[in-house]
Amino acid sequence: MADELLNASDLKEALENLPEWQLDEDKTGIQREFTFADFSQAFAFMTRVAMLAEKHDHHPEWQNSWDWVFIRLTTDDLGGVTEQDVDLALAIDELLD
Ligand SMILES: C[C@H](O)[C@H](O)[C@H]1CNC2=NC(N)=NC(=O)C2=N1
Repeated sequence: MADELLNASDLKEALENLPEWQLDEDKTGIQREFTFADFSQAFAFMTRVAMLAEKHDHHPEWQNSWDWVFIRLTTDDLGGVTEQDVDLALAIDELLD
């Protein structure tokens, strides 16, 4: 469980390691879009992300439309971005390596 919200400089530093992710409009989450070859590839990815979320005990807000997946990560308990969001985003990016 993350104990604190990241400050602006922590956020900036974290996002340097997450070049495909953006801070959302109100700076309470980080988000990224993914496009796959087809629905089954997108859903396979979502299944793997779901397993990661359970392992991290930290869960995404997400949308899927056919080959497209949108993921937003925020720490609901604190209403903003914490290290847990960053850690999960890094783990999600590793799925694509
Ligand atoms: C008790 C349990 O650890 C919490 O409810 C976890 C579960 N998954 C979570 N996921 C997200 N995104 N934010 C949270 O605050 C959160 N809290």
